[in-house]
Amino acid sequence: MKSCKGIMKPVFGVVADDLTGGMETAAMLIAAGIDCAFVTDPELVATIGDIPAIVVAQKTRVIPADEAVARSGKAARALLARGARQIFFKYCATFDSTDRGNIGPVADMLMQLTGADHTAFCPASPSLRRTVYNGHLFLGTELISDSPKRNDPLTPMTDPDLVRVLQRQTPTRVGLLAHPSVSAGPAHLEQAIASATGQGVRYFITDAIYDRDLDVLAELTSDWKLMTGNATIVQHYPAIWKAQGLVAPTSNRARLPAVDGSGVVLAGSCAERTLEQLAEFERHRPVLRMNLLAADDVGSAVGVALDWVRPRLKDGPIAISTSESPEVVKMVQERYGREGAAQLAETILGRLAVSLRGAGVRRFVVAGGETSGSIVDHLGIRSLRVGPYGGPGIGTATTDDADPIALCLKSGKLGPVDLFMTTLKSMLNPEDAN
Ligand SMILES: Nc1ncnc2c1ncn2[C@@H]1O[C@H](COP(=O)(O)OP(=O)(O)O)[C@@H](O)[C@H]1O
Ligand SMILES: O=C(O)[C@@H](O)C(=O)COP(=O)(O)O
Repeated sequence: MKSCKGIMKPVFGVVADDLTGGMETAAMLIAAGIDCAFVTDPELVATIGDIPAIVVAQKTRVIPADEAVARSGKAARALLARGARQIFFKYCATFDSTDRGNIGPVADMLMQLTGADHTAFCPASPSLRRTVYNGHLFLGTELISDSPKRNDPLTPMTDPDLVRVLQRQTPTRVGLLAHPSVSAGPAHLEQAIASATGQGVRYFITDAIYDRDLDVLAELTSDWKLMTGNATIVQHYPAIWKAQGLVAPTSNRARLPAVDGSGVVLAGSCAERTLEQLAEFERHRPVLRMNLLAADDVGSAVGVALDWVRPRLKDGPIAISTSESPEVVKMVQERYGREGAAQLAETILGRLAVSLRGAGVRRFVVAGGETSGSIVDHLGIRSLRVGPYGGPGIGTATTDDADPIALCLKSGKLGPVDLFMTTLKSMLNPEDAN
């Protein structure tokens, strides 16, 4: 790899719109033998040593679009200043966004910043059965608009046509790279893109049903100035970089230190999978289910929760959750507003995390992307050492200090049902898990 004044240029600079997905991306790269730094503060990018990949993950998915543009722009500028050869804008496999953004507005800004002529949008994750066909996003056999994602507390996905969804977020013309073109390979796709860009299209939703489709799309886009999508396509780049001699052919898999101390689960995700994981955890250890309808004062809600936690923590891990069914979430949102409810839950869990750390908790599993953003912010963490990806939802990290804490930031929708207990255990001895 080329050096600039002794500093190695990163091959890959990731701007992630939440922390769970950003950590998943870093963990996937690390598992593929690519050293990858993970920060939540763009200002730290300039201080990172020689490394082929850097992820800047911020809580920008549902904040006002102009703020998301400003914060993502700061991250991208920092990565470009380090000489990043490609900026990858990472968002969710379920294209979590609203008509106000933030995928479109952030992409518009990144196009300008990188000088890209066009880019593609590849949310598909075939192994998790998140596929795109004729521009329509499916979860398993269901269109996303028929799936539980229609009830997401913050980004309900009620339109499955991603060309339409993205077009509502941007003045840039959106087109489709349909499956027959993807199947035909990179050369055919280049022709399709040339013809569409001639007609003014600059954004391409990409169909992808199989992993081999992602191989084709990775080959097509590996040298683009700007690419966007879910973490899954990122897994297809390292082999290309290695073949091109951009990164060393082998690298050590990062090992995380063992972390002792009490363990807790903090869950703010209301996804079905998180509710199942809480139910499974509760078969072994207690779960405090907080009722937000009775908790409009953050301070006293945190106090009540801490009184509940203290006598139980010495006996093993516990979980605290604000997670509810779609029916209850609707009632909570009617009372506080959509954003007010999110703010309330996130502040309670964030402040609890700080008090729990003070009470000796060192192992945290956090369920939910927005929730993770809030907790990491409250804990004042700006960078993490990420371990290798262990499968969907199974990414862990530690702080890099004398008294480290271990964190698993789990996407609401992902992970095996027993993830909470097994991950907390694995933090005690990460060598066994890796
Ligand atoms: N009981 C509740 N009622 C309404 N909103 C809630 C409730 N509990 C949590 N939330 C909010 O729902 C959102 C869930 O999003 P997130 O944490 O990203 O989870 P996921 O990964 O499942 O999308 C958060 O903003 C959280 O604060
Ligand atoms: O694509 C995914 O599911 C993840 O990478 C992701 O972005 C998770 O977002 P949340 O489900 O909101 O945690």
